[in-house]
Amino acid sequence: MRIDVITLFPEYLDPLRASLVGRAQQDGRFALAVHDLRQFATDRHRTVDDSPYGGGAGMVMRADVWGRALDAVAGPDTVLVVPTPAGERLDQTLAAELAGAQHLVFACGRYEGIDQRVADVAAETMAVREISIGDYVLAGGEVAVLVMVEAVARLLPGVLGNPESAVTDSFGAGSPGLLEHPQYTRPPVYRGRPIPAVLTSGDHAAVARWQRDESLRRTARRRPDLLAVLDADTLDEADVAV
Ligand SMILES: Nc1c(O)cccc1[N+](=O)[O-]
Repeated sequence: MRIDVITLFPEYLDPLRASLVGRAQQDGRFALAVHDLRQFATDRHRTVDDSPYGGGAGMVMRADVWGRALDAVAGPDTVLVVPTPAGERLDQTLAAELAGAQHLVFACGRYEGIDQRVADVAAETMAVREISIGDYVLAGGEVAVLVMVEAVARLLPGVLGNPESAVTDSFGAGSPGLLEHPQYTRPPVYRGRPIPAVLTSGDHAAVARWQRDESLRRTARRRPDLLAVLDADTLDEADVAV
């Protein structure tokens, strides 16, 4: 997989050179390139934005500048991802879908966003996904790209030391729609608080039942919306008793 990011603030993407995502690049699991949008501005002042048609506060990023950037970076096999609060919501399913792409280009908007014609014209020759990471206001798309690249990269073959993690994590394939159960490790007692006794019982079936029950309890408390969409196949009879 190749990932290109186009942004006014290339340094914002530096964290992608660290940790798990950085190692994945060093190991050749995917290639990352970050491009400064301003290099595609042609006027003396390297202008990338202008006032919005129809009025309104703020500025909008110019289509002609973005068009030249995408001409240089994207192609027919590209999935163009535009982070925007007006997008479809990112979830683990969508992250897994993006992880199957050969080439992702992330277009980081700033100000009031990018002229809509950029996505509309791109959609004539490539896949375009306008994606939101949540219902809150950010200064631009760069933070969302950090989130999406990590969510995608960890699903690429060979990136996770323990591929099982991608299954057992919250929202992982192994527990669709359930939050992950609480985790514990040494010391056995922390400030007078022991770990749940079942976890050292050696009874693997009891441990699995406890973990399932805790996932259900946590999901019911914190994300009842997720329980509401679980189908009968996912919830077994014992779950109903929780
Ligand atoms: N929420 C937001 C934003 O305010 C600006 C750019 C991107 C996003 N987003 O992806 O969620």
